[in-house]
This record gives sequence, C-alpha cells and structure tokens, in this order.
Amino acid sequence: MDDEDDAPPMLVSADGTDAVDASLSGEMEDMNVTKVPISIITGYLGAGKSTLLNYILTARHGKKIAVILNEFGNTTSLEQKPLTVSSADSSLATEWLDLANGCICCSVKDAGVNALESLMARRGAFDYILLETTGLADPGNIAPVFWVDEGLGSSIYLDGIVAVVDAGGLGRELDEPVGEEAVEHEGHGGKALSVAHLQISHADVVIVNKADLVSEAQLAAVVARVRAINSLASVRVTTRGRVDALEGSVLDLHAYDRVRREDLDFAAKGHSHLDKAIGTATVRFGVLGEGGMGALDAWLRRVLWESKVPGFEGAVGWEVHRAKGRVRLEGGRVKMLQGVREIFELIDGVDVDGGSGEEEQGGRIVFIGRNISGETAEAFQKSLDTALAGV
Ligand SMILES: Nc1nc2c(ncn2[C@@H]2O[C@H](COP(=O)(O)OP(=O)(O)OP(=O)(O)O)[C@@H](O)[C@H]2O)c(=O)[nH]1
Repeated sequence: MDDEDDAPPMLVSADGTDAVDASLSGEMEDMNVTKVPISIITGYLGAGKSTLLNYILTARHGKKIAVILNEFGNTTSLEQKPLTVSSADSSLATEWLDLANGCICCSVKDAGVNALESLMARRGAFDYILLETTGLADPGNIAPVFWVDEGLGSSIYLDGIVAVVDAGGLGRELDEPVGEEAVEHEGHGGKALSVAHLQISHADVVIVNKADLVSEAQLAAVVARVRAINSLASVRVTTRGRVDALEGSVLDLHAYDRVRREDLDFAAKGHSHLDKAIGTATVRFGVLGEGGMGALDAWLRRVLWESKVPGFEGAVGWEVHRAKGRVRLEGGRVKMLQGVREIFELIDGVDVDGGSGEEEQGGRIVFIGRNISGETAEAFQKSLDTALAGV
C-alpha cells in the first residue's frame, strides 16, 4: 500500500515550481474518482460466498457497496458475447437497501454486463461493486470482461478475485470432481482439473472458510494445498467469512494494476508438489534493453496467445491461468506484467526497489496454470533464455 509504485503521478507546473493549477487538479480528480473497483467473489457451492458478502456489507468500511448476484455461471455465452449478455428484466437492477452501517446495497439478480451498465448509470450512489458468481463459474472467463473491456474499463476496474473454499470439503472437490465439477479429465499425462482448481488458480485471495468445522491439522493441510495451487494468492482463514481487516485483504487489493516485489517472492521461493494438476513456473532474466523488451513481448505472445513454448514444441497439455511479473529495463524503468489466460498487459512502473535485492537484479515472471511444473517450467526458462540471447 505504501509502495511508491502506487503513488499517483505528481503534477508539476510548466514553470517548474510545485504549484498545481487548481482547476486542472480538480479535473484529474473527477476522472479518477469515477472509476469504481469491482471484486469478483467466486467459490464452490456452499463454501460461504453469501456469508462472506453479508459480513462485508455489515462490517465497518465506510463504503457504499453495490452487490451483483449473477448468473455468470454460463461462461460459454459470456465468452462468446461478452458485451451482449441481455438482462431479462432491468427493473431488477434498482432494488436499493439501506444497511445499518450506512452502506447502500443494490442487489442485481441479473445476468451480466448490461446489469453493470445500468448500475453505472447510478454512478455516485455507490463506490464499490461486489460480484458474486455461481459456484460453478470459471473466473478466467469472467475477469477479462472487467479488466480489458474498453467500454466498461473506462468506468470500472477489476480490483481482485476472491475465492472462498470450504476447509472441510476442498480435498474432495479437488481430488474427486464429479459431473459438472470436473472441467477437464485426465489427459496429456496431467491430472483431472476441477472447478475448485480453476477458482483457486485464478484467485488473488483465497478465503479458507468454515475453519470451525476442521481440526488444526486439517486446516494446515488445506492451507498448504491452496498455496501449492496458487503461490501468488494470499490465503486467509475464516469462520463465517469474518476476515480481520477487509481493506487490503479482500477489498482494495489492486491485484491487476500493480505487481509488488513481495508478490513474486513467495512464488519464486519454489513450490510444493502437493497438487499435481496446477503448477507454478518462475522465469528469470536480466535487465532488458529495447531489443530485449521486444523479444520478451514476442515470446509472451507465442506462449500466451499460441500456447507454444518456442523451441520446445513437444511441451503440450499445459495452460496458463495467471501470470504476474516485473521487468527491469535499462535506465531504471520497470514494467509490470499482468496476465489472465491468454490476455496480458505490460504496465509502466517505477523502480522503487532499486534493484538492491539479489532477486531484483533482473526481472521475474511467475506463471500459474495447468500442468505447469517440472519439465514444462524448465522449458519455459530455456526457451526464454534463447529468445533473449544476443538481443
Ligand atoms: N459452520 C460453519 N458454517 C458456515 C460457515 N460459513 C458459512 N456457513 C454455512 O454454510 C452454508 C452455506 O453458506 P453460503 O454463504 O450460503 O454459501 P454460498 O457459497 O453462498 O452457497 P451457494 O450460493 O449455494 O453456492 C450456510 O448454511 C452457512 O450458514 C462457517 O464458517 N462455519
């Protein structure tokens, strides 16, 4: 939070003094203030999503929150037509409830982006949006709609994805998915992938809920399993969704517009092999010049857009769910990489870390996804080394 990466740009007057034109600063404020954060709450059936939402809505946070309970479970139609999901009855979008803590809650039991657009027409009435998905939703299909869509992107920004898991039931959901729960059967030498895997691998925060129903040892095992699946996410243990501090732990994560060094540190320290279906690969590289940056960008396109590891075409059966990284450029500039599935973005950052630590002598990218471990992870590194050699 106190990372200088996140500081708003300073306004400096044309004559070089620090004075800032008041009207200009007012305008800039207006532009910034109107962007509303949206957090996506996913989680398996009955894991405690509604309980967490109720807790958030009644907690003290001084925010006016709009809640959308939606039917994004049908991800296929959303994927095909992200902006034309129709709302059956737009009148449902205006049911406002006053909550005891001054929070205004608008519950939209509706199906998609149109609901959000009609919600945004009431801009000013709320300053945060929580979207609760159905238990079977795949967040990898939903996140890009809010993250990169131009129309919505100008009024909303994706703050983070929160996955709620049931401490007692998670093992079975991961290991023995049945029916719709099993999204991918074994193949390419990998393990079956469940909806629970997908929800955890895409999450920025995982809430391990129903802690009261398991022993300390079971709880520790579940937390370790979650960390093995997603070493980039932070993990919070709760009973009835009662998270200690909401801001920074569930709300206001800024998980898509910043990448702090410590975000990558944990993932880079190696990962346990408690889960066979989802793995982590960390690639490292030196400080890049312009040519190197171009080569990295081209390599990322091959990997993320075409699902190919250049030079290692035999490496198949893997898929990237989440990618985060920091690239150090000559001259002290930093670029931050954010990726969900095939979509990625390289955002300008500031080199606040100064490259002091050993880890930060160059750049790092962490990939999380299906069958990404061992040989595939090695192939990623060797392939990138070749791509960057001699540039
Ligand atoms: N013992 C215990 N029960 C919990 C906890 N959290 C939620 N529950 C109960 O578990 C049940 C399911 O919780 P919900 O919050 O409705 O779960 P959900 O994920 O919204 O469920 P769906 O919308 O059906 O997917 C409810 O009966 C809750 O009261 C917890 O930490 N401990």
